[in-house]
Amino acid sequence: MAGSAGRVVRRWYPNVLRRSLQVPALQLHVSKTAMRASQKDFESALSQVKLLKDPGNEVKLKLYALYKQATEGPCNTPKPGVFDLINKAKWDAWNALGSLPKETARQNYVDLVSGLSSSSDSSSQVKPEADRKQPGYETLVVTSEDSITKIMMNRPAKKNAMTTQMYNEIMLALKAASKDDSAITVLTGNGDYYSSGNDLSNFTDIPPEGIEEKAKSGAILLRDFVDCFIDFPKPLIAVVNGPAVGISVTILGLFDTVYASNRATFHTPFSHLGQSPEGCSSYTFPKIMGPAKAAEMLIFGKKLTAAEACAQGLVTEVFPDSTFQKEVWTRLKAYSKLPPNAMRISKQVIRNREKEKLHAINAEESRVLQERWLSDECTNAVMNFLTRKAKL
Ligand SMILES: CCCCCC/C=C/C(=O)SCCNC(=O)CCNC(=O)[C@H](O)C(C)(C)COP(=O)(O)OP(=O)(O)OC[C@H]1O[C@@H](n2cnc3c(N)ncnc32)[C@H](O)[C@@H]1OP(=O)(O)O
Repeated sequence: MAGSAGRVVRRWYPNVLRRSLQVPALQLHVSKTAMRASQKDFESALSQVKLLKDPGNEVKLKLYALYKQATEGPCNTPKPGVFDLINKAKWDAWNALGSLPKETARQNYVDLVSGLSSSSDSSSQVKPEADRKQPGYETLVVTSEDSITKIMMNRPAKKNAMTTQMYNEIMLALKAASKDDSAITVLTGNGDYYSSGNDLSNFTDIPPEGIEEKAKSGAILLRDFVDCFIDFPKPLIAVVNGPAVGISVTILGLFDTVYASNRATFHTPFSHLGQSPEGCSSYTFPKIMGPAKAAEMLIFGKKLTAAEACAQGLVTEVFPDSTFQKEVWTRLKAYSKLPPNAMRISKQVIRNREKEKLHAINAEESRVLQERWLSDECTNAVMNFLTRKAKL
């Protein structure tokens, strides 16, 4: 996520606008007429402008007009037609400069860019990730940039196992992301795992009221957690950077897009753990991959490779691990420039008719699991893991 001039420019000028405005700062050569008195300042302003945050269309038009005047002189091209809105706005801005001398236009361009630079707090530097990190999370790193809110599970030493605190923080982060100005939201993991699923030590923290109470509060937490995914209003993307286990796999059926590294695997060993499916997977998995393939995963705990998960429709696309981050984030940055309201509404159209059903399924899965957690099968499996007698 380190900054580069090219990336900032992409933020500055959405592609469509950039193409149609032919923004001066992006033109690859500087006309010879501009290369006299203030050539150095002008060239440096042309470079500097690429590093600024988007100053808005009005300022971009001013910059365009001054650039044209500085490099070509007064506007003498035919006026574009009334329906050619963007070219007409550009023409009007340039034409409004009348017979302003080239040198003055060049100087005005330099002054305008210098004013923009000093008023922009991030000026030419993209803040390092540590500075952009949203405060208040202990198990996550949450950042917002390029209209993307990234929620990264951050317990790499524990394979991003999900503690009660992490469930609560993910819910908070999703609620905040649903209201922030980002266009899309991403869930990913830090380190070599995406997530090893529920932290099995969640089961050891028994309250004075007893194990039944623990199972009851666990079921409420599970239900609330999955509800947040069902109701999330913006495009939600999983960037599966490594192996995924348990609940981190089942909720993928509630995401809009799932990108996976070819190192990722997908494993739901519920029977091994004396447990049963959650995350609405009892409904979404048979729907996505057909009942037979879903049964192999959810009943028999078959682990899928990323390629298999993609072939079965759970994963959208698989990337080589060596280029995974680069390819995925380039793609996501492009998607995040699409009109956010249109994306939200499209998601609603696709998902809304299923919402009621998904909530009912979530409630039922949570109720069944509450009972499972009290079973000997589950207790023994968890104890075996925690006493290091068993791994997946
Ligand atoms: C509100 C409650 C909702 C519950 C919903 C129901 C959810 C269900 C599920 O998610 S079921 C799936 C549960 N997950 C597992 O069973 C995975 C258990 N972990 C493993 O089998 C292995 O750790 C592994 C295969 C993921 C990785 O193996 P390996 O590469 O050999 O690493 P380590 O085992 O040494 O792990 C490193 C470190 O992390 C700890 N850890 C890993 N996963 C979990 C986990 N799920 N829960 C607790 N702790 C975990 C592991 O113990 C090691 O810790 P240590 O270094 O020993 O302190």
